[in-house]
Amino acid sequence: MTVQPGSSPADAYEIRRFRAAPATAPDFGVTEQWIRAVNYGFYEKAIGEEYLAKIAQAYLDDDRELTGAYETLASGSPAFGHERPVATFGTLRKTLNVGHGQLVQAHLVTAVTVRTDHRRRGLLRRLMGEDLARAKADGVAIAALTASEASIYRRFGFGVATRERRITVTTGPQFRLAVPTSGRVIAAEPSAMLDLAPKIFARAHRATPGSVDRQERYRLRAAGQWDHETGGTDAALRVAVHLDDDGTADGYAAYSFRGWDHEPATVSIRDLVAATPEAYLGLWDYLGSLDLIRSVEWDEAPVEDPLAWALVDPRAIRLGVDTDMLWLRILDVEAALGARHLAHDGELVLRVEDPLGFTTGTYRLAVSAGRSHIERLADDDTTPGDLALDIAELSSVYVGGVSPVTLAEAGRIRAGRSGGSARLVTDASLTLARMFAVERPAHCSTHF
Ligand SMILES: CC(=O)SCCNC(=O)CCNC(=O)[C@H](O)C(C)(C)COP(=O)(O)OP(=O)(O)OC[C@H]1O[C@@H](n2cnc3c(N)ncnc32)[C@H](O)[C@@H]1OP(=O)(O)O
Repeated sequence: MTVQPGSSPADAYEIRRFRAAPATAPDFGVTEQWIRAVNYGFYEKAIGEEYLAKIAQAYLDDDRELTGAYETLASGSPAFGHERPVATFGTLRKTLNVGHGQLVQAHLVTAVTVRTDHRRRGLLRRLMGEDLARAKADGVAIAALTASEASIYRRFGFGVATRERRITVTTGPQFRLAVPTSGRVIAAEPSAMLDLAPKIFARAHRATPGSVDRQERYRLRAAGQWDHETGGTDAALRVAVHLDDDGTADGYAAYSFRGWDHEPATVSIRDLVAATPEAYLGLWDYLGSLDLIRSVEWDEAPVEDPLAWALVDPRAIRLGVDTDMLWLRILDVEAALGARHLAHDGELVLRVEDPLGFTTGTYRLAVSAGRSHIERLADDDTTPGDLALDIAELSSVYVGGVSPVTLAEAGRIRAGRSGGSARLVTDASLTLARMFAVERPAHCSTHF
């Protein structure tokens, strides 16, 4: 049978789900072909045996589930053979900080590719629909991803929950903090990060709403043992560690020099993790005073950046593009909202629409004396709604990364009953914003 472009007969693809095998296992070929398909899908260079083995081991450490769509024998003789999936879809479970120090298990979706000669036949839709249904059946209340393009995932109920920003900081004489820093910063051997990076990150994770726990790859990268191109040693990496007044490591910056051909002399931050505001400013004070360096660039700065307010000359920091970072997708409204602290007393009735049907319904949120009760109303319940919104919007506001008032002004949050005035929508959105307020600006520094 031949598969026509634009069509996807049910028997054209077989969906297989499995865990990675280590490179020493007899069935490693299945894992290898899956990894090669991901690399192909993201236009990466073909990689060697050692790098493959390392990726497989990291997948094992993270307990990733690998899903592949394989052409069935009925579809003739495919390019790269029947063992190479034409679509890949990876998942792993990590905690998400939902505010006020609460960590909730999230279902992370990653490595989504559909090979060009099989695109737009509904493979992504099928894999996503089946996968989210399985995660919900497992009792996971929220899914998450970071997106290659912002136009793909809203149709599956995902909304942007945090953003990040590219910054360039002029160093040298123009760089000066208006406030004294505490503790001290030391240069460290990158290998020290094997032990330190997860410990420091764990503290930062607990302190930051919107943070997602990290994959093994981050630890190896901070330790200079995972060069993106080769998977081998990252010879350019430098590491600085912030120690608090008691000498405990509470922040690190991993960075590299762009080379003498680059004007002005520039250092790029690969990763910067601070468990405290003091560590954050201390690390910046260090980076801002590197001899011979005139500029520090960072692609993953928080949008609400204390550095911008701590500088004597605020124009020493140039704010570049600000892009969507973490996308969230609530799978179970009662469980997701029940898992987080709602910070403001009040009562609201929300009408939620869900393009995949998982959460469509009407919910009452009641918060009294700091205790919250979330209840899904019966389908024939006629309680008037305060707000109507899609699950993507409820997911966007979930960790406090955007105000519901802003989404109401964007027309994404609407009146929950016919004839509801704009004033009522603003008031109810403000109540929702207060309920969902978090203790610090939401930020996610984990790409997956
Ligand atoms: C979480 C991550 O891993 S992000 C990485 C995503 N992967 C990439 O960017 C790699 C390159 N791109 C691809 O591999 C593929 O084009 C994919 C995975 C984005 C899409 O796969 P496909 O199988 O072609 O998608 P599918 O046919 O199921 O389309 C589902 C819907 O998404 C839409 N869609 C698919 N890709 C895109 C896109 N890039 N931009 C906008 N809409 C898109 C389709 O039009 C379709 O819409 P509809 O059903 O609402 O009418």
